Amino acid sequence: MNDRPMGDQVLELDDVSFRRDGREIISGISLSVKAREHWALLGANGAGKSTLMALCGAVNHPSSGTVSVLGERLGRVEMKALRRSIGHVNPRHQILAPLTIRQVVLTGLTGSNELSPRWEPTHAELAKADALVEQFGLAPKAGLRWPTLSQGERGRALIARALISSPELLLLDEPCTGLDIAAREQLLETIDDLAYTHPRMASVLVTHHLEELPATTSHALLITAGQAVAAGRAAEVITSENITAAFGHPIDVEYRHERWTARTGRSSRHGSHRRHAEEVAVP
Ligand SMILES: Nc1ncnc2c1ncn2[C@@H]1O[C@H](COP(=O)(O)OP(=O)(O)OP(=O)(O)O)[C@@H](O)[C@H]1O
Repeated sequence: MNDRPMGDQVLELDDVSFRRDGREIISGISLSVKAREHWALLGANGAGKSTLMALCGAVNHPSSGTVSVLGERLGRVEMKALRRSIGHVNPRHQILAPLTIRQVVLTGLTGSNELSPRWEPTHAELAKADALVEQFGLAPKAGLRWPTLSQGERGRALIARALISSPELLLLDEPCTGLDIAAREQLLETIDDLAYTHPRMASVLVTHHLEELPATTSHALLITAGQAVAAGRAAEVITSENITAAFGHPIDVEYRHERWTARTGRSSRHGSHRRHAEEVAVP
């Protein structure tokens, strides 16, 4: 949207709070995301991750504090126009019409969930949609219609849709939900590849599961009950101590081969579940 110099802020939240129905859902969160950074937003169910993403995606205004997206301050800019410059992959995105994958990708240009009969894509836009369909391994299925697609194919199609407007900011809200382990790994590889195919783009990815963090994750913000627990470089933030605090439960975090895993200790009250299962199995 703006012709800003390299290294500039893509997203800046300053002491942001968000209230609904007399309740503070987000409290005093600050966040600064620069071009080329890939942030993870981690927190338990109900911590406020989607609410925070709605602020980052220019869907909602903060109740207090300031949010600037791509150099534009929310409250001083037309939100709909700003949203077209942000790639927002939202699990609640609904596609009701039986569009083909190629058509779904094209709806990213109009920011809608249907193709407008009055809108005709240019040759360049059609070529870009086809290139994205190819990049996301969907070319053999480009003509298939949305209701027939698997969860993994839909996930990849929605990321391609978000990228067609060449956004400087990509927001991914739980992109791995509902995927089997192979589909999850393929999607994470696709997300990792974006660091090479879209090198300037910044991203924020929401998940509850450390196993769903792409290897290219560079930074993390941990939240609990709408407040920041820790923020900064992923290697320093995604630790057993911080994750335990964010989720309110003892969790061991391991980092190997550029990926994170989490394990939680079980209560010794019932002894080993495996031993119990073996005892039950022996006649
Ligand atoms: N418009 C709203 N009005 C009232 N309460 C809301 C509204 N939106 C969200 N909430 C509440 O704010 C809290 C945070 O919701 P949010 O969806 O942001 O959490 P989350 O971290 O994304 O959760 P999950 O991981 O379960 O998706 C929840 O308790 C939710 O019920």
